[in-house]
Amino acid sequence: MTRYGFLGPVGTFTQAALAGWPAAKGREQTAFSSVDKALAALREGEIDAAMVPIENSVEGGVSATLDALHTGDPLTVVGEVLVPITFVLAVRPGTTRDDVRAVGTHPHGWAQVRGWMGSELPDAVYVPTLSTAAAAADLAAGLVDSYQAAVCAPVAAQGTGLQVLASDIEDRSGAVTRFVLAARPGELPEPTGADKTTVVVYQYDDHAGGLLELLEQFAARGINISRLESRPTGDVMGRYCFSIDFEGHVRDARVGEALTGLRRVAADVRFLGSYPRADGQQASIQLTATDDAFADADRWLADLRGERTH
Ligand SMILES: O=C(O)C(=O)C[C@]1(C(=O)O)C=C[C@@H](O)C=C1
Repeated sequence: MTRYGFLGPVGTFTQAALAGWPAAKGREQTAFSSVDKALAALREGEIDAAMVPIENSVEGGVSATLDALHTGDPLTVVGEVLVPITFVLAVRPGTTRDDVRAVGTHPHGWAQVRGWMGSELPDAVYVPTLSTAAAAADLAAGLVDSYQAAVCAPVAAQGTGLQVLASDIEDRSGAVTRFVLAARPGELPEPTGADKTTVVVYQYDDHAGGLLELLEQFAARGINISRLESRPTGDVMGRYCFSIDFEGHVRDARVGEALTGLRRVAADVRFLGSYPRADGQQASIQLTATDDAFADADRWLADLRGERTH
């Protein structure tokens, strides 16, 4: 039986993401206080899958997740979920706006309401918390005196009995966070025609055109990249690896060729999985990049080499 973990507590956007994963319904679901703890529990076998935030449409990549996924024992991504994001400003009953001198929330939450805060509560200082729901739960339980209001999901305010002072306080309406379900390496999800693959690529050295060499591997095979981020390797100043999401499944011919190309030009390639896209959007594949086109070219080469038997 699959045991699931998520960045908790109850009321996080991550829990909403897990609720959007049908196979997790009715299964054991454990809340962890950080992405690192959830992924450590997964690596140690205490849980079988962990839902973690990876990318927000306004604030970009969640570095804690990106780094925790590609360092340590290998993990693979087996699926993704998109969650619409909206925030409320929640307080203990009786607290007024004038009482709010500090606001607690997750760094990605703060980044999405900074503009609203600047105009509506310009003197309030920001207190980082482990998640938006943790900010709400600790405030409701009277565990904190460092902030008087939490920025969280409406459901987190309701669930903890906090009062909502303002709703829809996000600076950009329509924001979405993308979550991934990570598991220990095992069977790959089957290709669906609407898939994504995630890799982390380490270069041999820093040289002119180095990034272009990596990108060429995708361009030459007609592969669309949907996210590219450089992350410091942590070894020395200026040394980066690249975290890349692209369209297609490792079993697609064009993806296989791009991965072998990357493996040749890079010092290391960490494969983090091929999985169905949450939006179900089919990859647009040029006629020159279909599985048939690659098979045809392979047959042609085999003929030239006199290797073809049938
Ligand atoms: O704190 C939460 O509720 C989370 O699920 C984390 C998280 C994130 O890491 O981006 C998820 C969605 C929102 O963008 C803000 C915070």
